[in-house]
Amino acid sequence: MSESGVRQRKKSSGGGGDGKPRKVPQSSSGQVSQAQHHRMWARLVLIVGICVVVYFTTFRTREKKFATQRETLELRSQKLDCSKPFFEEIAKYSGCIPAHCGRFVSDKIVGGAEVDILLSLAKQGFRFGGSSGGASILDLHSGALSKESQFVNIYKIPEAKQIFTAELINTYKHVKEKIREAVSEQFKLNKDSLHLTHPTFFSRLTNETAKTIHDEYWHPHVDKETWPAFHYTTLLYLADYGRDFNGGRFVFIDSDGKHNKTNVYIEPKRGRVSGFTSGAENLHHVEQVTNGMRYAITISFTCNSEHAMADPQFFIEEDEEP
Ligand SMILES: O=C(O)CCC(=O)C(=O)O
Ligand SMILES: [Fe+2]
Repeated sequence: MSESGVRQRKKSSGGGGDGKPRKVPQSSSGQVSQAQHHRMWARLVLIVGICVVVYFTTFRTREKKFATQRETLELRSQKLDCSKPFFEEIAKYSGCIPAHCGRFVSDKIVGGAEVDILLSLAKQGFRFGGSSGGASILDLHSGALSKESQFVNIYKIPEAKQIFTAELINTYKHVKEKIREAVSEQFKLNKDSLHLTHPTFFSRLTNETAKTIHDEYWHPHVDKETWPAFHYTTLLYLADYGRDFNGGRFVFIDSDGKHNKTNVYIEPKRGRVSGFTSGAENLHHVEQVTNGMRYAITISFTCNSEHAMADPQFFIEEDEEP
């Protein structure tokens, strides 16, 4: 073996020519730690990805529009299974048991002129009061009107008398009757078994900071749990989403299994009527209004004649001829 061959072998054995251990070159060491880094990051990304997929397939909220502002709907309806407690309770009222639970929307029940009259009443009525928080109500049956953080009786305000014209009274009665017919038709009820009940009221919602619990209109709830006499809830909208106000969409929260949810939206529109069975099958809330004023009327019905409510008396007692 030549001398140069011995030298070459020595070099390739890893030791220095002087017998000391060979230093690993800098560049080689950098490549190894970079590769480890890449592997570590790839694993991390994979784990996070799996967690995200598991989360979103387990806890999923879908969004569905039931009625948009742009549409003018003759009728849109959705059938649902009644919640057990609702069905067990309503089963006692023959003629008032729905063929199915569910919800509907129609833009053809109430006319534009009727909406104008009712909206004008709401605006004039709220001038005599109005909550200092975001939700004001005016109940024509009891006379309750929000005023700052309390309620006053509008029928005890003599100047308010002028807003209750015969035209208004007739319109209110007529509209309420048309809505009662629509509910009977939709749920296949005997109309006479369906009674107007308390509370039935005008509402005005704004983005004012809530001052009392009555101002917190955005909490999810079941109407039958809030007002046990309710069996059918209807809403007549007097203002346009996206024009008179923003936010403030009505949202049904449908549960599909334990974790999946679907938010089903109704965009308020002047003259739009929505109606639904008042049990837990129709859990809902109203989004917070971000600007403007959202006017609506909640018109509620019961099958229990003990909770039936007569038409408003307005100022009739004082108006009656001797
Ligand atoms: O104003 C609405 O759209 C619904 C209000 C509501 O949920 C209620 O009054 O129970
Ligand atoms: Fe409600």
